[in-house]
Amino acid sequence: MRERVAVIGAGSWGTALAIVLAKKGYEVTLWARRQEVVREIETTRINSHYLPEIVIPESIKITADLEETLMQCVAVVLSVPSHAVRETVRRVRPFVTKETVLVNTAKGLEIETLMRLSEVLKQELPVELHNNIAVLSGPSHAEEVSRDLPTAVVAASHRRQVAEYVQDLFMAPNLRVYTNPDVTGVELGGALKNVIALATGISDGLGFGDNTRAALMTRGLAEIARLGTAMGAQSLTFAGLAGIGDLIVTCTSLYSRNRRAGIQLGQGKPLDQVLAGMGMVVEGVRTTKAAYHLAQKYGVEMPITEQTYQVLFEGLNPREAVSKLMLRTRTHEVEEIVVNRQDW
Ligand SMILES: NC(=O)C1=CN([C@@H]2O[C@H](COP(=O)(O)OP(=O)(O)OC[C@H]3O[C@@H](n4cnc5c(N)ncnc54)[C@H](OP(=O)(O)O)[C@@H]3O)[C@@H](O)[C@H]2O)C=CC1
Ligand SMILES: O=C(CO)COP(=O)(O)O
Repeated sequence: MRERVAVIGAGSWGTALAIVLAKKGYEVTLWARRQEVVREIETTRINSHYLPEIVIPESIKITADLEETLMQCVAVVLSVPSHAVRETVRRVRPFVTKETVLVNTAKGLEIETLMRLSEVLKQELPVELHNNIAVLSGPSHAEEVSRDLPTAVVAASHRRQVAEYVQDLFMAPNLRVYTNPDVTGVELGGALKNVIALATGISDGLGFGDNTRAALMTRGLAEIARLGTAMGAQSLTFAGLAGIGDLIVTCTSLYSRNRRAGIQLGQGKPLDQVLAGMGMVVEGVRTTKAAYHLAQKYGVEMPITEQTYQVLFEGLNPREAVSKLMLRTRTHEVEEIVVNRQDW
């Protein structure tokens, strides 16, 4: 008998991951919250709003009934936006067993609590399920994964067995999955890169160049790692797929919702209009707020995040924000190198 996997969230990412799993032979049920999405996919096999170019295999069952989706499944893949993770886990909880593996694929932070999403899962799930929680992250646009273009991602869990289970679950000829025990680093890399994608988008929208984008990405990674290590992550994780890998794809791809939103902001469009026109989740906006407060909580300097926050929520002119970054007090590139060189 084929193993059943539930994918919760029929947006771009949930749909793409359901396709990956169905092609691997799992019995996949995809949960959509709206009946009209169910009807469309059932009749046309297309998810026209979120992934219009892709034909969804007949073998994927689509439903808006959560109990039916979760019945006897070995794994639950959560692909709803970060702000919906807590309420979704609450709804999922009654239908999972203590053997079920739960994989969060959303990239963000809970804005009200500043929690990482695996922490939200832990808070909402009984303790016997805590070791079954995993995170999937890395540079992986749904539009490319669903077209079977070679992609590498990372599965993180505190328990090696669970990380390897998730590795095997998703590993496919064109989807290579690595494991990492550093859940904190993998989650923070995936969440915080969206802030930098907004910043680089803004820079592109202002008409600045490749030099500016490269500077923002590099210094952006430095501040991600600074906050990440203060929060207990391993710095090397930020040199991996969930760090620099995802940062590269998000800050350079036109598939990136965060980058596209940033471009429009840089061109002078107000945030509410940008978000209304996007029609898909732009995680970086909420994450900027959370990261701004986390930087204060941990006493960490995050100048790009701070300026992005000012542009998004305090009405700062984007050009002025860039100027403020350029005119900051001079500093060393890597403080740790200088500290260890008393002769210098
Ligand atoms: N797209 C991508 O390439 C990737 C996305 N991710 C991450 O995956 C997560 C989902 O992103 P993505 O699929 O792109 O988002 P989309 O905007 O494409 O889709 C969002 C989906 O979530 C549903 N949804 C929205 N609000 C709620 C809610 N309150 N409760 C339940 N369902 C809800 C939407 O349903 P409805 O249509 O009814 O509004 C829709 O099905 C994000 O955190 C994103 O960062 C990670 C890797 C790649
Ligand atoms: O995280 C993602 C791809 O790895 C998707 O987010 P963006 O669409 O902003 O790039």
